[in-house]
Amino acid sequence: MIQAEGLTKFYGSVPAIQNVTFEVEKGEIVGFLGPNGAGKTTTIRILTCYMPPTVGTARVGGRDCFQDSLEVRRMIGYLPENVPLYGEMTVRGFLAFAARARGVEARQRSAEVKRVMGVCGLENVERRIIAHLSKGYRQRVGLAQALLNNPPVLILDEPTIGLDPAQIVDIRRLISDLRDDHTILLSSHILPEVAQICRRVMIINRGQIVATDTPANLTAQLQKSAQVFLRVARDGASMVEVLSRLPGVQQVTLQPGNDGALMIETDRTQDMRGVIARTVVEHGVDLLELRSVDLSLEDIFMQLVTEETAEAEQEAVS
Ligand SMILES: Nc1ncnc2c1ncn2[C@@H]1O[C@H](COP(=O)(O)OP(=O)(O)OP(=O)(O)O)[C@@H](O)[C@H]1O
Repeated sequence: MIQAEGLTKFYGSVPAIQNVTFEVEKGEIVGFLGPNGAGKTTTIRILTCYMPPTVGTARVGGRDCFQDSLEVRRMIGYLPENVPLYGEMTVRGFLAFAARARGVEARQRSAEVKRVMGVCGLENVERRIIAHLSKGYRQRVGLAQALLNNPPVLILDEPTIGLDPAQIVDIRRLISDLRDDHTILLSSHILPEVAQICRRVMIINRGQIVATDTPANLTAQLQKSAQVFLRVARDGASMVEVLSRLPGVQQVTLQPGNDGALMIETDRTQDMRGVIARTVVEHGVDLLELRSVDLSLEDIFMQLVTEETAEAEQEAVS
């Protein structure tokens, strides 16, 4: 449904994105994740026909975003990072205006506005002036305007930015409810958000896609080592050397706090908890706690982003 092929965009001589290639299948909800400045908005602006790429092609529903931009715009509901709302208008007035701009036929306009207000829970505020609404409700209005004309594709750029925790839960729930009927690309720099809502995640860093997979597969594939947390009855320092000598152990670090806590990095292919437990006990030390530590998607993301940055810096030096 969405195809990006070799997208590159230069702002002057600076490449904002380079060779960005991905596909989003019909009915998929895909997270587009990356730190600030990674190139998410640039990619989205190309997909939403706001500007052409310097190189590459973008298609939505088989149509070229640059050459068939009118048709593409009709297929996309877009929630930009900063929703341009007319603050002095009422919710209903603004949505009626937006419906007209989106080409909803005059006789269907009222029903369509009612429909999107229903989906986004705006019926109680339909006569309120937009400027008087909370940020959460303004975001709902933004989402409602993206849903006008029931476009098959939704592109949502940082939909929860600037909202309070209750509003965030609200908007996430709304987006989750929409996924049955739409193909959704959700850009965010917040990992738990993407992991919660999306079945597939694309990670972009420094203008390039560095990984694409389900949150679970990304965690499994990219985890280079397994980690075991250990707490012993002594200060723990005595065990660092002993455990470091075990075959399969890559690194042992004493945790801050002087409470006998150690983190052990081991070969990913082996479960070393048994041998670690035996070793500790055989050395006459009481074992208080032992457990595997799963890397979160957040750790994976940090690992990817940091590795990429370090590699780029290395290249720049050599
Ligand atoms: N109009 C512009 N002119 C020059 N450089 C730009 C312009 N817009 C973006 N950039 C640069 O392009 C790179 C990618 O920016 P982009 O806004 O696409 O990232 P992003 O992932 O959306 O980040 P954020 O989450 O902060 O919005 C950044 O280095 C940014 O400074």
